[in-house]
Amino acid sequence: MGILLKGGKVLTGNNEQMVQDILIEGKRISDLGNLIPEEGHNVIDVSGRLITPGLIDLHIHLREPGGEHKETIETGTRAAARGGFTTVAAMPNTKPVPDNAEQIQWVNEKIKETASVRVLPYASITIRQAGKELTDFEALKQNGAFAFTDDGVGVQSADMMLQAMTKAKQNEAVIVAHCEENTLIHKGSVHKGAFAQTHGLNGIPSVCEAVQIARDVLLAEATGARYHVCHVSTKESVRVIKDAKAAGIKVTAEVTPHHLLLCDEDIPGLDTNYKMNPPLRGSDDRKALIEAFKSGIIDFLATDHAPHSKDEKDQGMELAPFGIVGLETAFPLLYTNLVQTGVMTLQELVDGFTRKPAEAFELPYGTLELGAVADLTVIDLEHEEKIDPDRFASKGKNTPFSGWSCKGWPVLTIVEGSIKYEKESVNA
Ligand SMILES: NC(=O)N[C@@H](CC(=O)O)C(=O)O
Ligand SMILES: [Zn+2]
Ligand SMILES: [Zn+2]
Repeated sequence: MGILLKGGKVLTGNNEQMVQDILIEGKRISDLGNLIPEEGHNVIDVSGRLITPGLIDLHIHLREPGGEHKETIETGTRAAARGGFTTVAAMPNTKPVPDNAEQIQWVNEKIKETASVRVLPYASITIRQAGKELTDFEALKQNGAFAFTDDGVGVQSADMMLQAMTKAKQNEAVIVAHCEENTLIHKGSVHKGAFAQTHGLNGIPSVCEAVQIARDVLLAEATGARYHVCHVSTKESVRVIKDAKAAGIKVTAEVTPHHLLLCDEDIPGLDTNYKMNPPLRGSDDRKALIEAFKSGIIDFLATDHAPHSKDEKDQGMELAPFGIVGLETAFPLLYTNLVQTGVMTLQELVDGFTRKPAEAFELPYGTLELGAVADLTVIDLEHEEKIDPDRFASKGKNTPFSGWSCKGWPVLTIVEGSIKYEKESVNA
């Protein structure tokens, strides 16, 4: 018996929609069309809804091991499924850090036991993410490391990054970089801009990010390594990436929903749910990020889902940890605030969470072709609902978007042919 999704709309690639039934048998899409016989299948009426390839988020924090009070692989992947995500990549800033074969095996075991969507685990670039000594890329890759990153901190030494890229090139691995020059953080908790000034807070200047991207694209050019930039937040970073791409350097980049939707002037007061790294920048940065995403300078979208407990976030702007959750709100927020307002097309949004990340990392997902892995997301573009952190599957309730009214809610998430999330109303 297969699953027959009946009457849903799919995007054609040029932002047009067409009605198409989809049959899933086993782990694959086995038929597409309008005349698929229903008999013998579990028929799900999804008429009026949008069917997309399963959403992909290559930048999330699951906190396990060591941060289980913030999130676990179990709760974080349930949040992912609720947000329509079928593949996520988990950052290695856990305790301990997956910096050796044994530790990455442990993570993969835990994923097998408790994850409700596909999880690709990152390994760290350096031992304990301390920036001093490279990990064994070969052993980590053999044991299932998806790519290499020290996300949470920048790799400070240019020579360490040069060595990392050299090894990455040898092992056909991607270096994924959180770009932050420590000597330029200036003890900041927010962007060095209007908000910091008004509230007398230390600011993190834009160059803190951009100078490290500039260094890294030159190192990527010198080594021929595949290099990816995390959570781009400034117009200067966009310019550096644009120039690097024009020079033929193998660089890709991601942007988060919050950096596309908010700037520092939108922070209502000393609310730590607006504190994340990199910080919300200026309104001209936000505009540059939207343009860069639409033109392909920034390749895809990623949430940087970074759950923290209420106690941790309640310590005030300067002491609270950086980070906000994103998995359960990303699609509806972007659909409502950027697609419905005409800033980007539905196709651009969907591609940004499907085809684009899959292509950048050569993943066999992100498409609805015949024979493709049956990762699918069904989205209700009509129903409007307010964001309510109390209803999140994530343990993290730290979002600045609480109470925002959105359309575009995922109602059904299918991973490799099995249903991982179904909103009660989907068949109603
Ligand atoms: N983005 C954040 O503000 N925080 C992340 C770390 C990171 O992504 O750099 C976290 O782990 O909490
Ligand atoms: Zn980061
Ligand atoms: Zn992160």
